[in-house]
Amino acid sequence: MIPTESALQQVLEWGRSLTGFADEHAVEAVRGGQYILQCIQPSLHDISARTGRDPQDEKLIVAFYCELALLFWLDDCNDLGLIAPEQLAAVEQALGQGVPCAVPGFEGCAVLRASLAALAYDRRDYTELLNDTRCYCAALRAGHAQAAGAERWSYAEYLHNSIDSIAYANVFCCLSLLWGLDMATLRARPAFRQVLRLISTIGRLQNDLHGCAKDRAAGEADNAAILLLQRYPAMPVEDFLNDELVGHARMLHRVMVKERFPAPWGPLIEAMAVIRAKYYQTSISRYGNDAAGGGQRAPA
Ligand SMILES: C=C1CC[C@@H]2C(C)(C)CCC[C@@]2(C)[C@@H]1CC/C(C)=C/COP(=O)(O)OP(=O)(O)O
Repeated sequence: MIPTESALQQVLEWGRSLTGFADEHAVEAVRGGQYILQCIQPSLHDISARTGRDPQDEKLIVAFYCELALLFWLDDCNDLGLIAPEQLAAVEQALGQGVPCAVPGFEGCAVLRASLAALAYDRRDYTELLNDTRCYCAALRAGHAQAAGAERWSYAEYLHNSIDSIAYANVFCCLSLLWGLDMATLRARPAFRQVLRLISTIGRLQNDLHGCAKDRAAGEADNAAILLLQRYPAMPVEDFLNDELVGHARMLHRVMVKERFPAPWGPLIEAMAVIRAKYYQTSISRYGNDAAGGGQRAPA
């Protein structure tokens, strides 16, 4: 793997044109991205004979980290209002359509889309990535709007939206685009789409359980635990959500055993399923190191 410091510098350099882009976005992207790549390193090596894609290729690795940093930045653009609404609309348009950004600045958007288009092992993954980006942006907006508005979603409505706002499909699709994981073909299989839904739900529940104390302190209502508590104040939400996690993990396990997806999908899904234990515990700047509400992010 390329040295962390060098990768980080390249992501920071790439993000410079994006208003509100913070060191933290790059740091967390490199941390999370490195963890995922490490988990699938042996499988990537195995399939490299077929794909010709080197798991250690610096250009590919940095492009992956940039896309993850972009996801973090977009989330904060919504949550923290880092940029003006008309800028955000133009940014979403650029990222979801793969066109230059209609407002000045934000060159990093078109730069990253052009580089991913050029690097795509399978062009279909690039098309899908644009689509996943549109879904992610729409879900961020919808989540934010309902948390701020009068209408409260049911738990099911919340989960339905969160499957997109957790952006796991984007992460997988970007990996597939860069290292030839054939996700475009797999997406045609109902069982694969079910896996995507299950792992995304697991990721969302993990994220919400982990961020619950922080979100509560910040008055952030876009969190499953908080939403449930608002609707049912006496509910043991943590126990409930942990049970939900276990159930979803069992369902996921059953499909994975039955379907035997090609490498590196087994280890990749497994890596994302345990990200709570690994990534969240080390992600100090974004989530703080004590769940009791310390380590708040600096205001924008
Ligand atoms: C979109 C995300 C960026 C990449 C990141 C990696 C590094 C792969 C680790 C797992 C999570 C994720 C896929 C991440 C997912 C969701 C996301 C936008 C998290 C932002 O943090 P947070 O403020 O806790 O989320 P939210 O605004 O409460 O949904």
